[in-house]
Order: sequence, then structure tokens, then C-alpha cells
Amino acid sequence: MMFVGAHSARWRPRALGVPGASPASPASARCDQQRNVRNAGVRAMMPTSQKRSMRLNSLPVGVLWASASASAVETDVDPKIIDGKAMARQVEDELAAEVTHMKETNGLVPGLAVIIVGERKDSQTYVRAKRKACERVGIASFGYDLPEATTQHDLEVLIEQLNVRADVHGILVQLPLPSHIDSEVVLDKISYEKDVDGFHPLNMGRLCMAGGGREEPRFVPCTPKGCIEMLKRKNVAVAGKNAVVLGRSNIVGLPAAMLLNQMDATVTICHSKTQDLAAKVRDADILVAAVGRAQFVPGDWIKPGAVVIDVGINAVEDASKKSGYRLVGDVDYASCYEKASLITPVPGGVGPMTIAMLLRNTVDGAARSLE
Ligand SMILES: Nc1nc(=O)c2c([nH]1)NC[C@@H]1CN(c3ccc(C(=O)N[C@@H](CCC(=O)O)C(=O)O)cc3)C=[N+]21
Repeated sequence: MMFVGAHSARWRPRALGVPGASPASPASARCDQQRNVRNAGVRAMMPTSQKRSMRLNSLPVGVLWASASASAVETDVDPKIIDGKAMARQVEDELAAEVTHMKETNGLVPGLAVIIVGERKDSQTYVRAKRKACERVGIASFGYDLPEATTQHDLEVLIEQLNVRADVHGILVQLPLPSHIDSEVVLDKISYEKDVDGFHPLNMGRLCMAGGGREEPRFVPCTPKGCIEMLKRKNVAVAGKNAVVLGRSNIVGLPAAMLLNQMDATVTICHSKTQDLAAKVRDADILVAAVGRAQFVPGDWIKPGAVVIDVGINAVEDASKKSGYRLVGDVDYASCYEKASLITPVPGGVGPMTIAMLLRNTVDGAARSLE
């Protein structure tokens, strides 16, 4: 049976607070001494003209501070940049406290099952990041690494088993799935009460329904939820503002538009058939770019003072890097930075917040299981 193999691949929970110090995640340690390392990451995202001015307030002022009071230091190094990595660590700290409390009062350990089918390198990277994040906050993670040739039936059987397991509160099937598997059918199989990705039609449907008295979705998709959390934590006023969402995917664009609509923004969804895209974007007080095209949005499309949330993660060739590539977003960062009042970097922006929201959803799912 394939699940024997899957079980042997089960992730072993490690002690809390052990930094998963791999070169790919330099900021996984949370101690104060590490703060300047993290700030260095932000500094790398800044145009050179800004770097000099920020050096003054990036002195190690917080060495004696508790991490709970470190937020101003961590996220406001350059007030224009929304440091998603630091913000995600803050969310993780909050979640770790909740998880500890849950364990102490109810003996409950939140559990997340992550299924990956096939050997896509990018999927493996993301899944590894999710597992490490679970370790940091004390969530038990159960990894299922299934071969490319896994059948639709076997995948569905696994999901049904996870649906009834009391120690699993969230189930995530990493996308994209191999083409011989019908993703929609698979996602519908996940119990909507464990659908921490928020992709189940019942969760998506409830997200899209407006009006009083309706049931809230059990879970909201992690990437758009992370975008909104960034706006909230930066105290961005949304009501009455023009929000433009580039892209209409089920995973990002569409749910992001629904959430902004619920916050009383005037939302415009743009896509490949949109006429005069530049004019639409120039009207945006808040721009969410999720088109999957490297540096697609130039700075001269940005309204002065706009808030720019860049969801894109695109690899572009870069001979100066050891890997041969670097990651860029869907906006041209340097020119958009000049016009924006707030902007998210790539990497270190929406990506880490996506993972933090997955943890949030898993802890919420565990809390709901007590009701
Ligand atoms: N069922 C499912 N749920 C998902 O949430 C899901 C998925 N499938 N398939 C793929 C996309 C992509 N995604 C990312 C999450 C974090 C980073 C992230 O943390 N990125 C780092 C950089 C990572 C790197 O260096 O490669 C950053 O932006 O700083 C990126 C991408 C979740 N996804």
C-alpha cells in the first residue's frame, strides 16, 4: 500500500525554537541578535539612495528588548517597505503562544497534513518552508510525499483518511497537481472543515456571498488573507478606496477582490482582456498584482502614494547569482518603490505571510474542533 511509504515520510516534529538555519531561510531564528540580519534583507530590497539614510536607525537598539516589543524595529526600518518576513514572524509568535495555551488547557496539538504529488522543485521548496514554519509554532505536520504516478483514486482515499483523523485539523494538497489528476475533484474531497487553503466550493462560495446573516467561510485562502493582513497591520484605510486587482485566479485574484470588496473598497478586477490597463492601474489607491509575469507593472502606472501588494514570484535569469536566477515580483520594484507609499518586496513580502496565514488557519481549525 502506498500509504506505508507515505507514513515513513512523516515529518518528525522538532523541538520548538530550534532555528531551521538553512541558507534559504536566514531569518528562521527569532532571537534579538538576529534582527540585524533580517534588516539586512530589507536593506537589500531598497534602492541605494535609501540605504544610507536608514543605517542611522538600524543600529542595534533592541538588544535588550523582548521580542514582543520589537515590532517597530523589525518592520519599520524603511517605513515604505512592508517587511512580510518580519510580519510573518510576529504572526508566528502570536500563534506559538496560542498553541502553547491550547496544549496546556486542552492537551490539543494543532495538526496539518501536507500532500505533495510528484517532484516539482518549487513545490518541494514551498512545502519544506511550510513544514519548518509548523515546527516554529508547535503545529504537528504530517507530510505525504507521493510519486508522480499516484492515481486520482489513491489520492482521494488518502484525503478521506485524513478527513476523519482527529489529530489532523488542516489538509493541504500542494498545487499544481500532475495533469492526470483532476484538481477540482480532489479539492472538493477535502472536508471543508479542514480546508485550510480555503479552496473548497463551500468556503469559496461563502467568501463570495455578501449580505447579512450568511455563514462566514470556515477558511479564507492564505495568499489573499496574507495581503489583507498586511494592509490591516499597516493600518491602511481601505473603505472607499479604489482597489485594483490584477489577475482573477481562484487562488489569489478572485478571493483578494472579494475580501477588498467586503472591506468596502471599490474593486476593479483586471485580466488579459482588460482594455487600457495602464489607466485602470493609475486609478488604484491599492494595487494587488497577481498576474505571474515578471516586472509587469512599471512605476509610471502607479498613482503617487498608492499601496502596492506584489503577489508575483517569478524567477528571472541572473548570471551574478550562484543559482543562475533571482526572484522578482509582478511589479517593477525600483520604479514602483519611488511612487508608492507602501510596497511589498519579493522575496520577503507576500510569500512569508501566505505561510503565516496557513498556520493561522490550522490553529483556527484546531480551536474549532473543540467546539
Ligand atoms: N495548495 C496550495 N496552497 C498554496 O498556498 C500554494 C500552493 N498550493 N501552490 C504554490 C503556491 C505558492 N505558494 C507560496 C508560498 C510561500 C512562498 C514564499 O514564502 N516565498 C518566499 C521565497 C521562497 C523562495 O526563495 O523560493 C518569499 O516570497 O519570500 C512562495 C509561494 C503557496 N502556494
